[in-house]
Amino acid sequence: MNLANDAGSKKKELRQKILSLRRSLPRETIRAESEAIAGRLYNWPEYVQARTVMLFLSMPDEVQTRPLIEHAWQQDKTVCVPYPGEVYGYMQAAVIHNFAELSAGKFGILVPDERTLSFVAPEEIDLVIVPGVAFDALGRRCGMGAGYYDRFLQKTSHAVTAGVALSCQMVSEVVCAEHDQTVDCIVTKDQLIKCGEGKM
Ligand SMILES: Nc1nc2c(c(=O)[nH]1)N(C=O)[C@@H](CNc1ccc(C(=O)N[C@@H](CCC(=O)O)C(=O)O)cc1)CN2
Ligand SMILES: Nc1ncnc2c1ncn2[C@@H]1O[C@H](COP(=O)(O)OP(=O)(O)OP(=O)(O)O)[C@@H](O)[C@H]1O
Repeated sequence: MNLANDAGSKKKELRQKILSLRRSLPRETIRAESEAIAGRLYNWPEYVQARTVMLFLSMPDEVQTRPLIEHAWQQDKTVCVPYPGEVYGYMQAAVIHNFAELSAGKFGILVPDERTLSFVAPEEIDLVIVPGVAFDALGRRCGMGAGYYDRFLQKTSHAVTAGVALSCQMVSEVVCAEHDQTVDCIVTKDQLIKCGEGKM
């Protein structure tokens, strides 16, 4: 078995384990942890200075991003979110202005209305808040398994990348393949972890 496939099967196992933990969390735990994570981000210079921020539209068992998105709009930041393309595993960053322009898309995740789509070039993004299933302290990430962020983050040439994680999503080791993109830091309810030689 080659390295990539081995990492793939380890990731799959980890994904299933953490997804089932995450899905069994009480909504109140997710809300409280998300609020603490947001509080940390609001005071973080990389966030304060960022003009264009990529966020994601959270699923019910992920770090909740709605208050973050509202905060970023209030600070006059340009907010963009994933817009999955026709080809599985590829996405673009689409600007959003309000929640009314969103509707349920693939996987039940909200997406911007295709009639009002406008994209931001990946190179223009200052900060990417990255979802994930599991992270380790070195910034290695296990996602939903389609490679959307691995592919996208190769193109965000100057952005700082910050994973956001509920406590149950921090693990001792995420075994990675060659193509996996690490994040520069991870924000949990308890701390902002700087991960190795990133852009910060
Ligand atoms: N909120 C949010 N948006 C995001 C991501 C994310 O992790 N969170 N993504 C991050 O890459 C991309 C979407 N990635 C996804 C890839 C696969 C599945 C998926 O296969 N879902 C299955 C159940 C998976 C399982 O149980 O293992 C399904 O809904 O049927 C969902 C999202 C872009 N947008
Ligand atoms: N940059 C890339 N180039 C080519 N193939 C890739 C790239 N990134 C990921 N893939 C492929 O996509 C599939 C899913 O990758 P992986 O398990 O790392 O996804 P993930 O990081 O968990 O998912 P996501 O980013 O969607 O949350 C794998 O088969 C992998 O080989």
